[in-house]
This record gives sequence, structure tokens and C-alpha cells, in this order.
Amino acid sequence: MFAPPHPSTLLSRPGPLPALEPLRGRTVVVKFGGHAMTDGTLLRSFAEDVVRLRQTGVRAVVVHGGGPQISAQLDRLGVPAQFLGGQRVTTPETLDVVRMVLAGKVQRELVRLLNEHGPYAVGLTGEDAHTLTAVRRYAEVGGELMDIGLVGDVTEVNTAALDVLLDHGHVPVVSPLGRGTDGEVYNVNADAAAGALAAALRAEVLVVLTDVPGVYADWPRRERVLDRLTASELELVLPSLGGGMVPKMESCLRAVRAGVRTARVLDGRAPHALLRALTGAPGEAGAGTAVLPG
Ligand SMILES: Nc1ncnc2c1ncn2[C@@H]1O[C@H](COP(=O)(O)OP(=O)(O)O)[C@@H](O)[C@H]1O
Ligand SMILES: CC(=O)N[C@@H](CCC(=O)OP(=O)(O)O)C(=O)O
Repeated sequence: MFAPPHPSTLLSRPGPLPALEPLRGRTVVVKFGGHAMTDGTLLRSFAEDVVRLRQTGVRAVVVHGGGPQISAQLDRLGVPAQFLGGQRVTTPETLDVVRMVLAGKVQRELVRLLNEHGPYAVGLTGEDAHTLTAVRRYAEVGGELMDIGLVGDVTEVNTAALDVLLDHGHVPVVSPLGRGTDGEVYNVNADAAAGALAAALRAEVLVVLTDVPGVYADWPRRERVLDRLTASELELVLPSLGGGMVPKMESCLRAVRAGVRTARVLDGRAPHALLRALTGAPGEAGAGTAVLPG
């Protein structure tokens, strides 16, 4: 069986990485979930991988989450965190904290780590330059539509600012917030933001880094991970998925249906998980679940 190259081999020489050559000039959207941001070492290893993509001429876009980090901050402020249908109930007060944590803390930390390697990263939120336009979404609970506040669905993506940054060799780091045409700012699920961006940018690959090795076939049993699914197979599997996996797989489906060649969901808590995923083949250790056209 193929053994993925050890990260130290991947990173022993600085500069372009030959194994990434097929992606040169292509766009790769990486969603880094809050549950995968376990410690500083891991954030550093993630930043190294993204820089490696950039150094190989890959147009890399990072979309970050931060759900657990938002909940921790709300807890510190004594504001209860509440989710309905997998989305955070977002009052105006909660939105302030969401914006503060996403754009002021998580995004800043990623930008700082990426820029330790060179003048690469530029942070922005979906509000900037109308990158993400959103409309209020309601949660469906037991067949009923519930008001969950300032939570949005992405209806439009304007890639103009991202294109300029990518054309100049920058790595955009995008916080999942959206601008409403009604003058509101909306809290957008980070998986949904990443899927919409991957689709609009016609990315080659969407990588979703989370805290499970991929999609478990018999959830909630954690025995067998699916190594690949076509978009049509995924449509059949979607109703069996739970919790946080639903928006991830909906986003992968949206991206692949829009022309993205591969969407992958994998465990981002292993060092250099991103490079391993992009340089290995489906089914290999650490490669996660691949969603393919068809
Ligand atoms: N079929 C499934 N396979 C794997 N994980 C699943 C499945 N269904 C639900 N999950 C849950 O989805 C979680 C990942 O989503 P989430 O907690 O939102 O992470 P993130 O912060 O990375 O977005 C997993 O930890 C797991 O509990
Ligand atoms: C509407 C909604 O739920 N938004 C999310 C945005 C952050 C996110 O999605 O972060 P993860 O990827 O780490 O889960 C939230 O407020 O938690």
C-alpha cells in the first residue's frame, strides 16, 4: 500500500513542491474548521502547508471557521450559545461577538502565521467588496421554520477582490460573514461560505479540514470511513448525516455540481494534513472522503 510521504520529507526543502505541480495556476479553496484548530503547533503546520501551495504557484484561498472559539468567547461574556438546525442563533449582540472572534481573532492569527513566511496573506470578510451577499435564513426544526436571527445563506459571490489578490500572489483569508442587501450583516456557516467561494472561483479542489477522518458510512458508528462518493451518491447519503457534517457535504455537493473537480473532507488535526490530502490519492491514509463529479 502507498505510504504518504512523511511531512519532514515534504517540507525538507523550501520553495515549490514537485508533488503539487499539477495544481500550479489552479485554485484551491481550503476550509479550516474551528474544531481542527486544536493548538498553536497545528496552526503553524497548516500555515506552512498553505505557504507551500503559494510557493508552488497554486492560487490558494483560506476560509476559516471558529464555531468553538465563538462559543468560548460568548461563555466568557456570560451570553448563552444556542444552535438550531446546526446554525448559531444570532442576535445583534451575538453577531458583535461573532464578528469580533472571526475577523478580529481567528482570521488575524492565521494571517500572522502565514505572513511569518513572506508577504502572502490578506485577511478579509465576506462583507468586504461585496464578496459574499447573504439573505436571512430560517432553521427548519421538526418541519417548522424558526427565526434564528442574523444568519444568512449566500446568494451571490463577487470574486473581484479575491481575483485581484490571487493575481498578485496573495493568499486571501476569508471570514464567513455576509453582507445583506437589506443593510444587515449576516453570520454565515463557514462550510457554506467555502462551498460558495469554491464554486464561484471555479476551484480545482475544495478541501474541508475538520475533526473526523472523513464521512463515516454508518453514522453515529465510527467504524468505516467512505473514501469516495460521486455527487449523485452523496445526494442519497445526505439524509443519514448528522450535525456539522450536513453543511460540509452540502457545500461539497454545491462545489462539485458547479464544476469543482474534487471536494475532500478530512481530519485537519494531523500535522500537514492539507499537503497529505493534496499529494495523496483517494483511499490513502489521511486522504479523507473525496466527492467527485457524477
Ligand atoms: N457521517 C458522519 N461522518 C463523520 N462525522 C459526522 C457524521 N455525521 C455527523 N458528524 C459530525 O460532524 C462533526 C464535524 O462538524 P463540526 O463539528 O461542525 O466541525 P468543524 O468545526 O470542523 O466545522 C464531527 O465531529 C461529527 O461529530
Ligand atoms: C451560522 C453559524 O452557525 N455560523 C458559524 C460560523 C463559524 C463556523 O461555521 O465555524 P466552524 O466551521 O468552526 O463550525 C458560527 O457562528 O459558529
